[in-house]
Amino acid sequence: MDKKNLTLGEFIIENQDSFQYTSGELSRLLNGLRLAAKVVNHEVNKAGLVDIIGAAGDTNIQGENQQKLDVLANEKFIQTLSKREIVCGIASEEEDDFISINSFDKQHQNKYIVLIDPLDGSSNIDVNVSVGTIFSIYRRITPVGTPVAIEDFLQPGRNQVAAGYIIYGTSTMLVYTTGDGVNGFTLNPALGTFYLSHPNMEFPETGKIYSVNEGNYVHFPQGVKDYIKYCQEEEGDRPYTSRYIGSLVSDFHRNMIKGGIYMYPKSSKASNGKLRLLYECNPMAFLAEQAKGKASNGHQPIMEIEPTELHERVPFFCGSKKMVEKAEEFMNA
Ligand SMILES: O=P(O)(O)OC[C@H]1O[C@](O)(COP(=O)(O)O)[C@@H](O)[C@@H]1O
Repeated sequence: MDKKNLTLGEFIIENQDSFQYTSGELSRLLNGLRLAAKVVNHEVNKAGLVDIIGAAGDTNIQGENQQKLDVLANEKFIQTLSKREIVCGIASEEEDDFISINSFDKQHQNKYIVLIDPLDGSSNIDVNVSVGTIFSIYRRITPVGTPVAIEDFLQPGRNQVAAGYIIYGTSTMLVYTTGDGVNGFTLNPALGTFYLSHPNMEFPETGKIYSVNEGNYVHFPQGVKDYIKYCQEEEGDRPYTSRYIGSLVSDFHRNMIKGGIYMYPKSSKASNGKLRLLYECNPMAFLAEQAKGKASNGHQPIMEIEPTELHERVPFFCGSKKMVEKAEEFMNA
């Protein structure tokens, strides 16, 4: 069968053996995410017609104004994953603390941890620019039969068993890895089915796009300023093109297809940058490395950082391998 016609469900079954644990478990997890993605996609698409645009009126633990769609997406993913009899804990950008989920037999038999950014790029929701959902999956490290604990969530990115994102853009796609390459599936809205459209996605080794909020330029470390200047110089294949959507998922997706680097550095305004290690940087780093790209905080690989808090932030440099290495050179000069 031509791989291109494979549905996500068929692809999961066909590739179950590449998953290091009991294969059916991953299928049920990914099917849960697939289902929630379709529900959220439906809401995002009609956002302008119903009262789910704008602020929800609350702030999350990061002090950010929660958008109505942030809250809705958060509810839909938590509801759907909680019912799958496989997830023992969920942590979300929109929840102060982690959520413990017991198995139906009340014996804490579930084995998987899901960390999620239900709606990434929320500043773009009201202006109809593409947004996304980011997920990171781990196997618990505390014993089955006991309630889930914080240490199950504070695992280094290297321990991820799966990660991915859903992009709600000109088309809706689900892109994920289980440590065996990266594959992208496009939703056929008429059928409500995801089909394999982008098999074996890989970052070009280098590229000509840099993505950073240059509005923060004066606050950036000298190394970042020097790298941005390097990108703008008239020399060789430079200057590069500046492209910044303000949605990590969308900037990452474009750079993975065309070649490029995304940066959210630390600054004098934000000593650790803005992006959250556990449910933004780690999953994108797992995808980047599986797609032959690179992800670091400017000094060490993101997935080697030992987390200490649920919502901790880290500086983030991610994309085509040679471009991230060049940025690191400037950062460590
Ligand atoms: O507006 P800024 O400071 O450039 O931040 C934009 C970045 O923040 C994010 O929106 C993450 O924050 P949210 O998850 O709260 O949307 C990224 O998607 C995006 O790249």
